[in-house]
Amino acid sequence: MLLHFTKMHGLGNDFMVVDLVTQRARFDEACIRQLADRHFGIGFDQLLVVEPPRDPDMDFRYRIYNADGSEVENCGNGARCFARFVCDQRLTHKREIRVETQGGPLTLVIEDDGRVRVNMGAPRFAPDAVPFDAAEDRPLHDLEVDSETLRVGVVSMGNPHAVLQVENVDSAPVERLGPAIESHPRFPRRVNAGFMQVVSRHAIRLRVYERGAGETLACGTGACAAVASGIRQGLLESPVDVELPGGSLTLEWAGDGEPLFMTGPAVRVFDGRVPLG
Ligand SMILES: N[C@H](CCC[C@H](N)C(=O)O)C(=O)O
Repeated sequence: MLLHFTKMHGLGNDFMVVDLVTQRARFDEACIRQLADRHFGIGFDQLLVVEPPRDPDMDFRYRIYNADGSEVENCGNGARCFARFVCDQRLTHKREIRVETQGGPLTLVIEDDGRVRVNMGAPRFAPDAVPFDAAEDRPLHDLEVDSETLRVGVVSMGNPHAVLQVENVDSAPVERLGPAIESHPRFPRRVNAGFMQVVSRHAIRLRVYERGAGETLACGTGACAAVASGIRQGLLESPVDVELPGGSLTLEWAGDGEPLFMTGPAVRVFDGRVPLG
């Protein structure tokens, strides 16, 4: 069968988006890895799958798979592209869309300027919620990596994040520390590793070595985790502009227990068809 898909990106974090509302297909880990390959496949950081909701109060279900085939709980840049996709495909006429993800419900609003504002839910810091092996919740945890002791903020945005503050993201040892943090044994489901440079109380620069995808040009949930950790440490104040290698996001958070809002672009690159099965 030929599967129709759309290639999209959010600040260069790129996606294959598939409508399984009007099509039928099944993806196993090996198939996703092959499709994700940038030489032998289509090439993407994540696969986004649009399905009918299971909860009648929701408009859609949205499943997210990393390039390594692992299914994950949340994807911030993907959520914006999801909203653009279901609108452009006429799968909904709504401008405010409620969607189920493995990490919990999201509300997406398509704004008049075409950007998408996402209620990402409340950041969670309790180690069990991440999950992270620690006795208690702290703004910073010591993490032993390659005989170094790193001080990291640990946050769940539905998916797990470790945030390390660095002097300058351009010289940060992302290639060395990214994989070591991602697979650290204290993160039983692995973790996304963020490298945050504080520019001012309302601006940071950020690079993210993503779980299951490697370093990407942008990571929406990583931006949320970095801002939440920075505000919690007293380094930042809402709103915060986050400069990533692929572009910038604006994030707002009123503090513990409150939802975090992310606003940014979503771009369609091309439509395609791929033989499957
Ligand atoms: N690699 C992430 C999923 C994609 C997140 C990212 N692309 C975003 O925009 O939030 C994880 O394994 O949790």
